[in-house]
Amino acid sequence: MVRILKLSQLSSAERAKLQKRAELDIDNALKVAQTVIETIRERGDAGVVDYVRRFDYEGATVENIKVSEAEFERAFQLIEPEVKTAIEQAFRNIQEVHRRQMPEETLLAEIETGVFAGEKISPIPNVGLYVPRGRGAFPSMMLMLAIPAMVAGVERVVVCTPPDKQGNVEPVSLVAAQMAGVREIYKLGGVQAIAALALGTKNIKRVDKITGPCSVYGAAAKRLLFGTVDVGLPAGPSESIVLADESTDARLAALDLLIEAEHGADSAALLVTHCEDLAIAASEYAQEYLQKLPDWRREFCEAGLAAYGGIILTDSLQQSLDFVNEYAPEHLEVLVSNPFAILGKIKNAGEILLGNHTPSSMATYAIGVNAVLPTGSFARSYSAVSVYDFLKRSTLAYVTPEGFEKLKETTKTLAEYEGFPAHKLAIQHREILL
Ligand SMILES: NC(=O)c1ccc[n+]([C@@H]2O[C@H](COP(=O)([O-])OP(=O)(O)OC[C@H]3O[C@@H](n4cnc5c(N)ncnc54)[C@H](O)[C@@H]3O)[C@@H](O)[C@H]2O)c1
Ligand SMILES: N[C@H](CO)Cc1c[nH]c[nH+]1
Ligand SMILES: [Zn+2]
Repeated sequence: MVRILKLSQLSSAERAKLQKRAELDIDNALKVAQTVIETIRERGDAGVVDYVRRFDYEGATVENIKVSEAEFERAFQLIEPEVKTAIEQAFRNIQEVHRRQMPEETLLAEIETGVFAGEKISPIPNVGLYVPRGRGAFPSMMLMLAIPAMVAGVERVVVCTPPDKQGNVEPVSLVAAQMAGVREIYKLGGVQAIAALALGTKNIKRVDKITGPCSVYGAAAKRLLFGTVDVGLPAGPSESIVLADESTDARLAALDLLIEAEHGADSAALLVTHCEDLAIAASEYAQEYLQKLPDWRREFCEAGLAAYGGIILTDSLQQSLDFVNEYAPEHLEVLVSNPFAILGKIKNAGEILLGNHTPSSMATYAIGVNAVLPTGSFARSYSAVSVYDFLKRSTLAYVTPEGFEKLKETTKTLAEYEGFPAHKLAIQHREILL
């Protein structure tokens, strides 16, 4: 049985533990990350290679950690035709969604007569993408990161992704990268990937921003290197809430509870409902569906559901919604009778998936919405990866002689008040010079 927790009977410590999930159990990883970062800072490429050997691939060398042309070509021979077709459809939809997101390059509006203000959008020049590969292959994440970066017009897109024990990068991820136009890929995972991208080495030029989901080791490295590089959104262990009412099919609720649970023992997968019959039935179905999973995935589900997840029984739909908004899940599935009717009440969620035909696995692979999402309650303030992660905005202004007349007194007054005489002088002298 998947555990059922009655929300009103939880102590504040139990509630806080649920809220905290695994994301913040980072202390040990911080110690490891500190050592790896310092070594890479001092020893550059040699330090990077040492850690690849230690954590991922014993045969790593300075020469073979970059994916070669031959490896790119071989990936196309290895991919199964139906996987290639699936990747192509995913690619099309992700590209379409992100193309529609692209803002106009310049925005300039007349604020008052002769005073034009707005912004100019430009891509970030150098971006590093982290595509994980510890507990699964993630070509979908390659697409979700590389496509918006390319649509945004980033000049240099670099990818780091861990090699397997034989030193190979997962081939479908390589095909996905090529489709998106990414050619600079390093076989690096965890801390060594983030440190190499943030600090730069002789062979790996540093980037301006790193983004992509990762395990606790990558997250620890990002935390330590914040300030050296832009580390993007916090995208850690997967988490989800399935929101259900008395109309929900308990089998769908149980199936969807297991989607994000199978990522790892650190996943936080919750079913939230005020309907006790549904909670009991879903718990029984979940037990049945768990038996269909391979041992290692079932064990991940069982561990995560016992530590960070399970079924939360509330007193009402409103209490369920309050819990959702407080928790701010990465993925939210709304399986209630009229999902559109409560959409306005959902305040905090990385992704909101409405109705029975929109499971989070479909959003991860095929719909086109971005599946790199904020975790650890950061959906309160961060958003899914989008073209905006790869763009920045410069404010833009143009003032005509008429506009200058309208603003000069205000500017001089405020410069005087703040005690900045050179600011004022630039206005006063223009009155004479122009
Ligand atoms: N939020 C999102 O959008 C999103 C999307 C996809 C995946 N995820 C999550 O991202 C995470 C991916 O993690 P993962 O493990 O699959 O892949 P990963 O690539 O982040 O981790 C593997 C790397 O961790 C390093 N590592 C492993 N053990 C280590 C140790 N003892 N010391 C130091 N380094 C070590 C290795 O270098 C290895 O390359 C999962 O938690 C998954 O749920 C989140
Ligand atoms: N659900 C993950 C984000 O939490 C993304 C993913 C990729 N592949 C499988 N799942
Ligand atoms: Zn997933």
